[in-house]
Amino acid sequence: MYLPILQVSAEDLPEYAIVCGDPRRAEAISRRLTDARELAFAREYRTFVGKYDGVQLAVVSHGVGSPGAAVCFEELIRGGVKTLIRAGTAGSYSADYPAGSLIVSTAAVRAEGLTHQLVPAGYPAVADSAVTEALFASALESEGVVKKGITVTLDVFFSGVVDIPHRQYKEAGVLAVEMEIAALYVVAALRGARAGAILALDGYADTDLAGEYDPHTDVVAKAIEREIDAALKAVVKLASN
Ligand SMILES: O=P(O)(O)O[C@H]1O[C@H](CO)[C@@H](O)[C@H]1O
Ligand SMILES: O=c1cc[nH]c(=O)[nH]1
Repeated sequence: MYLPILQVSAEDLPEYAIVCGDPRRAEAISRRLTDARELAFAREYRTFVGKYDGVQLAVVSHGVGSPGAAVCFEELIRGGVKTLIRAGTAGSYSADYPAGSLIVSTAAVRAEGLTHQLVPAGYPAVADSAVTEALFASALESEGVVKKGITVTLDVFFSGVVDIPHRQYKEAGVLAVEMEIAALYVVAALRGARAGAILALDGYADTDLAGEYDPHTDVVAKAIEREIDAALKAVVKLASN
């Protein structure tokens, strides 16, 4: 089967995939693989395959935002991928979790539009528990702050004149904000795949804490390395169970 938007053949896809927004991060992850091969770079979707610790996996970028990312998730699952792990970045809601911390997302608030065209209101966007546990255990092996909990998926990055209810999410215990996890969890649930996500915090989304947004710091780069490590180790843990 040919996947027309990713522009890859299903026959080339393994059962595991690490997905991320940035095509350059996909390339960085692929450098950690043995026998790495780039299958395609179509639109924002850059697809690599290779092995980590003997386990075959794909690494695929999905771009920014849930609609485009959902296209990627749908095609990967149609192509035979059964476990998807997002290794992304997010803004923090809490001074306890500054830039450089890692968050494992157990569930996502569906504050985006895509999933509302797929499932009714009230349908939960939840991570697979085995994937979450593997990610959390792997992340704890690294040095630095790691927390698991609820995240929120928005469509908007730069706000306009409408208030984004960051304060309400924060008071409700949401840890961080990003732009694709709800789509990942809902698409995976609908199509019979399992999914989880780990996030490197790159600053504060909380309006009281936020300073100038600069995701290109050493602290963030180190956290992204830690999350890549955790995602790769989680794949190995899941494949050995
Ligand atoms: O770093 P990635 O994986 O792209 O994730 C986050 O970064 C982007 C916004 O800058 C959005 O895609 C958001 O979800
Ligand atoms: O969506 C995102 C991603 C990173 N940082 C944020 O504040 N928001």
